[in-house]
Amino acid sequence: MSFISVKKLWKEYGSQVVLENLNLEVKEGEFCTLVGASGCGKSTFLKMLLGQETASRGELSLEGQQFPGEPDRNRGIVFQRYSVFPHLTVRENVLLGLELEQKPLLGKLFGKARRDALAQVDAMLEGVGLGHALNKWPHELSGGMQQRLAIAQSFIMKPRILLLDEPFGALDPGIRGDMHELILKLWRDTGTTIFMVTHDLHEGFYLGTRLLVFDKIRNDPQNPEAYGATISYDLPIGRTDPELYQTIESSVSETSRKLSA
Ligand SMILES: Nc1ncnc2c1ncn2[C@@H]1O[C@H](COP(=O)(O)OP(=O)(O)OP(=O)(O)O)[C@@H](O)[C@H]1O
Repeated sequence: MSFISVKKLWKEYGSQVVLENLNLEVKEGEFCTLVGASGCGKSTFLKMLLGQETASRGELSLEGQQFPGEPDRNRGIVFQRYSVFPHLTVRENVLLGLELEQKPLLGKLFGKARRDALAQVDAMLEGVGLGHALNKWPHELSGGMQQRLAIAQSFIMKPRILLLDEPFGALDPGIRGDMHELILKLWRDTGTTIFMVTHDLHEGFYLGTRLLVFDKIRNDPQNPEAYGATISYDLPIGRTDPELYQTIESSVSETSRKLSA
């Protein structure tokens, strides 16, 4: 049985078809990268995996059961920006998830429980390269450090599924390289199943074990909202050739032009 199974999945907002007929089987521990034109529904798909959006039609199941309809600790998400709480220190940001999990009402741990949680938090922050910044505020961190913090905040909860929505999109190319190594290390160490949206095809090929291209294959110029995007390519990484790469880039650019026209 697949870990995640997507069958004939559709998402519509009113008369706008955003996603049409998605079919996908994902094994636990895969690293799926998602590319596609802006506005073609990649974030919407992540939101459905998170439990923030429901499908209009079709099935989305986790180990054979319907996907939980509410976000839970099994699923974490990191956005391009603003994933961390600005009014909490680095350490408090990562501690909060553990506190809310163990003490949902109070949101505070005391005594040994707090010391144990802090030891986990500090080890996680050390692991993502923020061991020197435990008591800093998010606004005192660079963009790359804020994303390290957001990643630590997600991984401390040991999610089975991690959703990354262009997490490195706002970072300088030099810093992106470091972030790639960090995410690959955490993925290998934990076996988390990752879905990551990126606009950078090279990044998609470099990080993923599988590349999913979201594209609008059907188009009605008179009624652009009539058709949605679907998964036009599902590629195991390592088996692609430059011609295919070029075809994907051209097709995604063509859809981008149509969506922004
Ligand atoms: N809550 C909503 N209500 C109505 N329409 C929505 C809603 N959320 C998304 N949409 C529409 O769905 C379409 C897909 O949006 P989505 O953000 O999923 O695209 P995307 O591929 O992630 O784009 P980008 O790469 O720019 O982030 C857009 O046309 C958007 O306006």
